[in-house]
Amino acid sequence: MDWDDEGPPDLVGAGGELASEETPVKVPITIVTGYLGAGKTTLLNYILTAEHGKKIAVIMNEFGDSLDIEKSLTINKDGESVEEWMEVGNGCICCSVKDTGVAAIESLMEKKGKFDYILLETTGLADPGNIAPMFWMDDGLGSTIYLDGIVTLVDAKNILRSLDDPAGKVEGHEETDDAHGPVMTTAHVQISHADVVVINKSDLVSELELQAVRDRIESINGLAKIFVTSQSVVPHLEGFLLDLHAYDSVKELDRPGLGHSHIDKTISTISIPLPIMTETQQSALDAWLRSVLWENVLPGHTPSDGPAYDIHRVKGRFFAHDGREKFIQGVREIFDVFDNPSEQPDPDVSRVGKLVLIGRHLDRFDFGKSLADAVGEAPPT
Ligand SMILES: Nc1nc2c(ncn2[C@@H]2O[C@H](COP(=O)(O)OP(=O)(O)OP(=O)(O)O)[C@@H](O)[C@H]2O)c(=O)[nH]1
Repeated sequence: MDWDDEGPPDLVGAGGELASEETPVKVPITIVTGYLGAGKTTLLNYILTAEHGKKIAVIMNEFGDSLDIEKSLTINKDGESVEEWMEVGNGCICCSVKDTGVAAIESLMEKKGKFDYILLETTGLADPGNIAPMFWMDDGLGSTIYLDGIVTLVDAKNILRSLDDPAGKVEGHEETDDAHGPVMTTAHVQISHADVVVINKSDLVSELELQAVRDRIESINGLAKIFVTSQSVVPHLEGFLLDLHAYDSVKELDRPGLGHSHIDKTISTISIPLPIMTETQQSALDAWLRSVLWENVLPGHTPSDGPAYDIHRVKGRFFAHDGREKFIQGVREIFDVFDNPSEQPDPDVSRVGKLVLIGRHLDRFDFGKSLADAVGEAPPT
């Protein structure tokens, strides 16, 4: 990615703002990803025919992976569908320059009127970590779209094989140096970046097999919500595909046992406690995150010849000394630290600070000690 020397921009406000004359309502987008044949098309077709009263634009791959220059876009409102084609330049929306995908969607909305929601299906081999930052944009850039979340479909029958298959190795990533460890497959990156994982084709496996799939997915990504379906039929759309609020809420941090499973040897989820912090400590946390995410340097750790870590997703919450609740969100090198955007903080939420990292080789480094050394103890109250 083309960041300047200072690293990627610190982003403000991941979306969901209230409407006002100054801040127009932004349109949420969900990225729908999943390995070949997992059931993405079945899911999106289900949405196109469901009654939901929303004007939803579904952007689907119609030409397969190599000829993916145009995208079919179907706008559905109350069971009525209109099909359009959108040009996304030379290549697929997933790898075209950052602004092209957003610009294509914005110009369509100018022609067709604003959508209530956008669903974007990626190709089966896409790495959602490359696509998400395209839609997770700084308010200052004036984007009219915001990323609501990433949904990954997996095929219950084949996912374990896909995760262990060296042929599915992600290409073009330095960190996929498999001399140093088990292979990182496309199936891994699609699960590690997901906010929701739908285990589809449950009709093809036994209860025992299904549990093994669930355990493996939880081990890779302890934050994602997991749903089990057959024929991609989800019981309701909100929380599954729509209105995920994955980047403006952190409820999943309170899940019991988060970050304790190590079944998958490639990608894991780790959880680190965060103290109540003064302004100085918050600056230290910010510097630590910049070092870890932008420079791939873990403070206090001497680089060795061993494998480097690679962080895909960051989510956290902490409380400032003055009582404010702060959220941390990140995808790959991009991160944001911001005040809890809801006016009424959830009274059920424990007031315990926590940082969760999902990524590769995290178990080989002491992230907890590095962060504790950088930030220090909670100040006296
Ligand atoms: N047995 C079974 N088959 C399913 C289920 N869901 C989808 N299928 C079938 O699986 C095949 C692949 O489904 P698609 O929806 O095309 O999957 P996809 O993820 O869009 O596949 P690609 O476009 O190749 O990436 C189709 O023949 C579907 O009818 C399910 O829950 N159970």
